[in-house]
Amino acid sequence: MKLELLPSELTSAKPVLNQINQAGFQAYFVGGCVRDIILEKPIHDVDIASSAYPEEIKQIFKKTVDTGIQHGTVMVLDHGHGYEITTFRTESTYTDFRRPDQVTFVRSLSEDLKRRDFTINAFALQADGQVIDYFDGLTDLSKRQIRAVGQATERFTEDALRMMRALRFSAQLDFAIEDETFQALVALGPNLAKIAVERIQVEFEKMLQGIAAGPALRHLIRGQLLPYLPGKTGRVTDDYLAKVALQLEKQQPQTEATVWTLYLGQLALAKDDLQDELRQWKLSRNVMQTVTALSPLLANPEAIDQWAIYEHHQDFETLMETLAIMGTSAECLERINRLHAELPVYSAKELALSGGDLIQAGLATPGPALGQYLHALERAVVLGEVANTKEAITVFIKELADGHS
Ligand SMILES: Nc1ccn([C@@H]2O[C@H](COP(=O)(O)OP(=O)(O)OP(=O)(O)O)[C@@H](O)[C@H]2O)c(=O)n1
Repeated sequence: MKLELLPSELTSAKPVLNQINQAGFQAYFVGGCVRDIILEKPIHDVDIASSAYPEEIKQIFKKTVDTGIQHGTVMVLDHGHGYEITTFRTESTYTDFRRPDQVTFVRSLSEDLKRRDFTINAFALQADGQVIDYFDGLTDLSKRQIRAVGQATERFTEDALRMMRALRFSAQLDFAIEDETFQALVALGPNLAKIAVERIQVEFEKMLQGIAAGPALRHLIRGQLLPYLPGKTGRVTDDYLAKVALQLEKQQPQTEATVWTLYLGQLALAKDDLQDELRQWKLSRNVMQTVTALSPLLANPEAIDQWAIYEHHQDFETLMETLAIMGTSAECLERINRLHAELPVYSAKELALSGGDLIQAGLATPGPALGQYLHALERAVVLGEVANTKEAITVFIKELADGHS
């Protein structure tokens, strides 16, 4: 296969590949970018692989940065762009977050490609657009299937995360997982327990955002992988996963906050247990806060009132997206949307009188009582019981103070 038109990210890198060729070495575009170009999808990053060793790359180009030289990667700076060139290397084992532990540099392209995870990730693309496909990746693309390069058990033993990657790619591309690859995944599933949580989290999140997240979750159930994922055993069950799979079949979450709110927020866990589950997945503080805040609302969307909407105003989009994916009725969503649009204020800052104003007007004195007054006022304004005007607020606070005296 020869690609006539390369996207601009690749065309701009062509002089770099040509320069490496002129110095007597090979250089190709490799990895996910080639797969995505063939599939006519947007590309994320451009990976270049070469038969030149890092020191040789540094001799060819004037400006380079050692971005990952021990793994064979050097960044070449050319016309204001940085291009990462990685020397062809053979098999490696991964135990840390992203980088393989040991690499051996080689001069042969096929050696480099055969250590890659899936046939659709093992293409090489020449600067002239010629696709090199040693492992029938093009056939697998047309069959819409994920198939390991060579022996699936070997590829998954080298890096167990590849099992999650298989599910992730199947979800993103809406591809099946070829039988032998799936059997290896079932057999080696327990190895997932040894993988760093952060790496699993990234793949799992991408998987749940994929167009075929539902079928991918079902592969996960069928492959009996749940016990090896982060989280306490028993909180998420296969039945729960099946419910989420059905929900994801209708709509995909757009943000990471929605992914996790949907996945963990519906468990109806007590706050401490939910915190524990979120911590086990090593989620960011922001995501943890959002899931914790929204989780109690998901159990009964009909009961969501102005105050809840006001309190969770920052997470409103996540709330609406999650409720929609959960299949909440259109009427209920409309009602919540309307209440949100009609909120008299969206933060305490918008109240017509501030705490300072109340003190100045002699309506309150600094101290704990002021905090209580302000909270009561905020709630009364949000619920529409008191108009957000200086006059109405003055009356309300006077009444409160009288009641307390
Ligand atoms: N565990 C891994 C990770 C990566 N790779 C190889 O390294 C390439 C680049 O990896 P990465 O950037 O993680 O993924 P992409 O395939 O590029 O996919 P995406 O950019 O969508 O994450 C992959 O295509 C694959 O050839 C691999 O064989 N095994």
